[in-house]
Amino acid sequence: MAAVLRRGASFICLGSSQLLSGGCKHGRTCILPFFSSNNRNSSSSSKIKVDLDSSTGIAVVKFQNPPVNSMSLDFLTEFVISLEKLELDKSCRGVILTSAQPKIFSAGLDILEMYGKSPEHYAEFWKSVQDIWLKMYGYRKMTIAAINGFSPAGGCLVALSCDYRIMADNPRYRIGLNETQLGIVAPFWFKDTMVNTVGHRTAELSLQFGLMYSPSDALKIGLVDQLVPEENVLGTATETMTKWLAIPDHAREISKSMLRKPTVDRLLASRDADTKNFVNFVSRDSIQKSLGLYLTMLKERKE
Ligand SMILES: CCCCCCCC/C=C\C/C=C/C(=O)SCCNC(=O)CCNC(=O)[C@H](O)C(C)(C)COP(=O)(O)OP(=O)(O)OC[C@H]1O[C@@H](n2cnc3c(N)ncnc32)[C@H](O)[C@@H]1OP(=O)(O)O
Repeated sequence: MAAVLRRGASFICLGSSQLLSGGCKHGRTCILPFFSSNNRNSSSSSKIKVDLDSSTGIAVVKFQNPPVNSMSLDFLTEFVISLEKLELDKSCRGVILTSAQPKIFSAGLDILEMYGKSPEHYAEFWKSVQDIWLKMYGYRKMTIAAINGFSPAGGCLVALSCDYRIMADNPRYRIGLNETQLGIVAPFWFKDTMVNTVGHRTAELSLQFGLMYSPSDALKIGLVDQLVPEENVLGTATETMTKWLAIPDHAREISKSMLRKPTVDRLLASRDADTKNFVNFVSRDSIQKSLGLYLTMLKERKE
């Protein structure tokens, strides 16, 4: 089991052979955070960097999983732990998600986690995908996606799960739920998240074609809320967060919950069936063949 080590203002999760303290939610052992007294608390695990400024209440969570921030099981585990920790931290009021990798927000789910593995592995992976969406879509604190690069499929879902999306105005970048182009199907909760953001008709076209939108097209359909020059993405996200934080937390939080809870509850009511569906679907020979061809295509593009 991979170890999650956070140094400085951080906590440490270790595999079961290295037990150090009581259990945490993810079957790993956690030493809970120890923060220093200054206003900035940084922690960096291998794949997620967290920088919390407790004077403003704003945390910046950076994806750092080169080359393309694909969401592997380890990435998702570290990501959900970081969000949980921030949700429990009273000095944090809002979270900005962005990427430490140039030109890529996230390449989405790690296809290698869905290819050539056992049914048990697919189930474990899928539960971690559900976990991150449930955490993000129902997150109590304000969230902004500062989308500084490509954002297909799972990367788009993470952005869609935030309260506000600011994207770099670089015409080369793309964002969208492109699953059908891989020969797979966005599950119902990906679809619900898209419908809740862009409306039913746009989602029909978007999901069936697996459309990837340029930033200006994404703005037109409401998939993102704002475009800014690439170098201003994080700065604008911080300014925007400051404006949102002028709203009393409890009022904003209850309003968000009223709007999103029914969508979250749909998955909560059928998590096991959804996992079974995923495992059966992804284990099919035809789906494995599609994913294998897609991986080959990604590699051959470079040659
Ligand atoms: C009946 C209903 C049942 C329901 C069942 C539900 C099933 C649904 C299942 C899952 C939903 C899926 C969600 C997803 O997120 S799937 C992932 C979709 N992602 C993509 O399509 C993106 C693919 N990547 C790219 O387009 C590009 O890599 C890029 C634009 C992000 C970056 O381009 P570039 O900078 O040129 O980098 P490279 O292409 O050269 O990539 C570098 C390296 O990384 C590998 N790689 C890229 N993306 C992924 C990925 N998502 N997973 C794993 N690996 C990835 C790429 O292959 C290169 O590898 P290398 O050759 O070994 O270096």
